[in-house]
Amino acid sequence: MLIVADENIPLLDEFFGDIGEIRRVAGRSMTAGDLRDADVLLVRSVTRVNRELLDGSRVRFVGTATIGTDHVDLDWLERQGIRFSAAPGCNANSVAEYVLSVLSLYAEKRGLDDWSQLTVGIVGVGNVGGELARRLKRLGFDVRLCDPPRAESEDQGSAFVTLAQAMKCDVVTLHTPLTRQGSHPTFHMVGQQALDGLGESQLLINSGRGEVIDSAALLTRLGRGHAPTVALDVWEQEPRVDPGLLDQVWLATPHIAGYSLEGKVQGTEMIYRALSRSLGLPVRKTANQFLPEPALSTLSFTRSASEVEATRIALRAGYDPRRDDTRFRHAMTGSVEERAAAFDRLRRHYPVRRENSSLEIRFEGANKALRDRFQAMGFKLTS
Ligand SMILES: NC(=O)c1ccc[n+]([C@@H]2O[C@H](COP(=O)([O-])OP(=O)(O)OC[C@H]3O[C@@H](n4cnc5c(N)ncnc54)[C@H](O)[C@@H]3O)[C@@H](O)[C@H]2O)c1
Ligand SMILES: O=C(O)[C@H](O)[C@H](O)COP(=O)(O)O
Repeated sequence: MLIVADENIPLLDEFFGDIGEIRRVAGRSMTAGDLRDADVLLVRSVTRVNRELLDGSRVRFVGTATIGTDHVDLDWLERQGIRFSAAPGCNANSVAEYVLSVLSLYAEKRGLDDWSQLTVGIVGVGNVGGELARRLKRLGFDVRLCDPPRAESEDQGSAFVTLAQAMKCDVVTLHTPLTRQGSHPTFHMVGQQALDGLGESQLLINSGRGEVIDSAALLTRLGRGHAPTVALDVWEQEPRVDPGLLDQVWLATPHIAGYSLEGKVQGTEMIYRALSRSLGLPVRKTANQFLPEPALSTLSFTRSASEVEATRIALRAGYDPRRDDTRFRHAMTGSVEERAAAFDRLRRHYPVRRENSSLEIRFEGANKALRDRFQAMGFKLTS
């Protein structure tokens, strides 16, 4: 059996080495020729999986080690009887923790000691948005949920707000898939009208897909007075990021919100499980068996440490997006093609980043409320 796989999928040999021969290919430039004699195709989000790539091949299974599936022509695969599996939720903790870190930086920028006084509108309340909402509610935030597909299909529909209502929150964070069809398409969902309504005391975060925001309209909005603060992890037309937009964005990262080691390895595990099931093979391997001990495993705070300071220190020890922002801006030099290559390089050689769950917090004299708040951020808490 020949397995053609994006070379950026971690632990290919460990998970798939005894299932078949593995041919590693650069995901962004994969062509039909790379799939000669392949039975299985494993991708990440940068490979367009469609008729052009697969027609005439003998591939019978496609797996993407990602949450998003907008790079895959699912209807065409189904018509061809090609089995497909994604990795729903694999990096939801990673993205939720990226948002928590961004919120903590934003609260500091605004001079707020109590970050939970910010209202947060979550647009798209699935695996990622749902995990974020759970954590924020435990942390005492006032959270407004916007998810029209869920609002229409669930008894609890009244628990949801409209996009216009969500866009009034102090912080608006986007977690929808990229869709161009259906009753609630998200392509350019946040357009000129929505952006014009945002004011300078608001923060807009996008870690869903770049095309959910109309970036030309965003650039226009940011060029006018009283502009909102913007944190973008995803960009229209990646890897070709508009340098003008990059200049105007407060916190810029190269589509790495989901790049915790746990998130990536769980993505591989999920497609390994799906492929094994589809081949009738036993599922023997788990992501946990391949995760190394974290470099930083414990943080201790004395009784005199303030909760605000401890929260900032712990979150930034877990993940500080400013490091990615700096690396990203430094790398964006040269021609369009050089910048695009640099964008992919930053992602390919991304440093090991661990989730908060790998960090144990020791807080002298921690009471139940304090323990609960640190646990809500994803940390392990011991006394
Ligand atoms: N930046 C990153 O590294 C990163 C990592 C993981 C996922 N993502 C992106 O985030 C997206 C969401 O991930 P998820 O796991 O939560 O997906 P999910 O499918 O579990 O949830 C998506 C939610 O969005 C809702 N939705 C759909 N259309 C909507 C609309 N018009 N308005 C509001 N809500 C709408 C759906 O009903 C669903 O509840 C993925 O599709 C992917 O594109 C990005
Ligand atoms: O959809 C996802 O899971 C994320 O966007 C994922 O982190 C994308 O990473 P890539 O496949 O581009 O490496």
